[in-house]
Amino acid sequence: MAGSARADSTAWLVMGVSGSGKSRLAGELAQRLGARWIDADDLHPRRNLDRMAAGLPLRDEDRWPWLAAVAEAAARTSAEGPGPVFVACSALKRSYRELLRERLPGLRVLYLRLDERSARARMAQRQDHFMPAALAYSQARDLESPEGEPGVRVIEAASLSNAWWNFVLQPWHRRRPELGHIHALQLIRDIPRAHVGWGAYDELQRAHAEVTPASFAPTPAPSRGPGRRSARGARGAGAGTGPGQTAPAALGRGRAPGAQPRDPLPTAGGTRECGAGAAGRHRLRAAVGAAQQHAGGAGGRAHAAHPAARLRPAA
Ligand SMILES: Nc1ncnc2c1ncn2[C@@H]1O[C@H](COP(=O)(O)OP(=O)(O)OP(=O)(O)O)[C@@H](O)[C@H]1O
Ligand SMILES: O=C(O)[C@H](O)[C@@H](O)[C@H](O)[C@H](O)CO
Repeated sequence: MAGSARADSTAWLVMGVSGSGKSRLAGELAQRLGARWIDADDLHPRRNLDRMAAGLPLRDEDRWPWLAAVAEAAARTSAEGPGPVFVACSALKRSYRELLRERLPGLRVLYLRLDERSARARMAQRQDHFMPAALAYSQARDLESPEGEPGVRVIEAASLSNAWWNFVLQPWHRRRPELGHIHALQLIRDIPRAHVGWGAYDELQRAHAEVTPASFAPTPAPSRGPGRRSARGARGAGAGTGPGQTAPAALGRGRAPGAQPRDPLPTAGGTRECGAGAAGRHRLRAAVGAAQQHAGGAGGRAHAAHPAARLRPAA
């Protein structure tokens, strides 16, 4: 039986069509915030994987038992400790999300919006993945957008650039570790909505160049440590094993285990204070503020006053 979700452990569904970047976003967030995540692809029964690999879209009857397993794994993982749990799961239809909401009270949703053509292009570029690009059409066909549903944030999938990760999320989380997850989640909710546009990107890059190398210099690419792997193996017994758990071999999905993003990324952690010079800090803050304004005025919000500021990074 699924454990009941802890009050301080919000589950975040990271949803979208195949290729929208769910696994990457959930994995990166978990790694950088010291949280846990689940990749629903790891919970597909073999027959679902075979079906997709054969170019046949999943049907409702293929998805229901899988969704139930995803909900159970998420609830169990959530019950195991504090902090958010990110769940990368397509959840294409409203009825699927209703099942997840019912079993994961308070579920919040990050919807990675990506057009069919871009999704197909990304899928075609992937190697060794069970999902053929030819299924992009059925993903788009089955998708019922969650926009307008409660607790949903839309993220333009194309806006999650490396610049965003490297210059926005990580530096902020490092600077203000005391604000915990909410700060970063607020950024992800507010900034990418309108893209970190090229202007802001340039500003961020200039700001980055001005701060001392010690401040935001990417530390060596993370080892296969916490967060890059999902809390897998949830099917059956070992659901939600927590960060750092080495997963059993992927269930036929073929993704390179622990595959790294395309550029070396800073490690997670959030406890190192930046050594940035005042000018650089100011410039970076201004650039991020501009990006926030561009995105709809998140800048200047009293983060500490946000109720979810109580959340602390998972130990
Ligand atoms: N922000 C991004 N910009 C460009 N490419 C990206 C971005 N995010 C992910 N990708 C690439 O797009 C592809 C799909 O990413 P990912 O596997 O995370 O998507 P997904 O939604 O989990 O897909 P699936 O459900 O099919 O496993 C990968 O090759 C990944 O490297
Ligand atoms: O509901 C579905 O059709 C499936 O979950 C797919 O979305 C794939 O599992 C996933 O995207 C892997 O490529």
